[in-house]
Amino acid sequence: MREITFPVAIDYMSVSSYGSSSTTSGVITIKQDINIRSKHVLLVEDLIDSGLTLQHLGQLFALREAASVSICTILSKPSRRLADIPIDYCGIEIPDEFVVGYGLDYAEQYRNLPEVWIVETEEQQ
Ligand SMILES: O=P(O)(O)OC[C@H]1O[C@H](OP(=O)(O)OP(=O)(O)O)[C@H](O)[C@@H]1O
Ligand code: HPA
Repeated sequence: MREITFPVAIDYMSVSSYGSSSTTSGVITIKQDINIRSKHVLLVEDLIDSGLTLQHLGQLFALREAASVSICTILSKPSRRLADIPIDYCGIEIPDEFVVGYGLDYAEQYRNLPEVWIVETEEQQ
């Protein structure tokens, strides 16, 4: 966000579908919402995995009549995709591993790690 030099509003949604699991429940729950009507939206994600979260948000933002929606993500796992998401800005493509740290969690743990790590989940054992 520090690289954006024109006037911009920054707001946050909280959206959850994994809970304590390393696979998506497929049910997208909005815990904190924002108003995007008639706005040009740059949606910034930490990670796109199945793509179901962004597919849901894309449909929701269209219904809510956003002026435009672009997508930016730090990490992307293309091999896991269930929904085809057009990514406008992608940091790093990663393999099919469950990752934590730098804000990413497994069962609400590890968000505080300063780097991204691969975690071996109980579901994989
Ligand atoms: O492309 P997808 O398969 O939909 O996964 C990507 C989403 O998963 C993560 O949130 P998550 O649902 O894990 O939030 P939570 O930890 O609060 O459940 C991540 O922050 C993305 O929003
Ligand atoms: O690899 C992941 N790590 C953390 N949260 C996630 N949500 C989807 N995939 C992941």
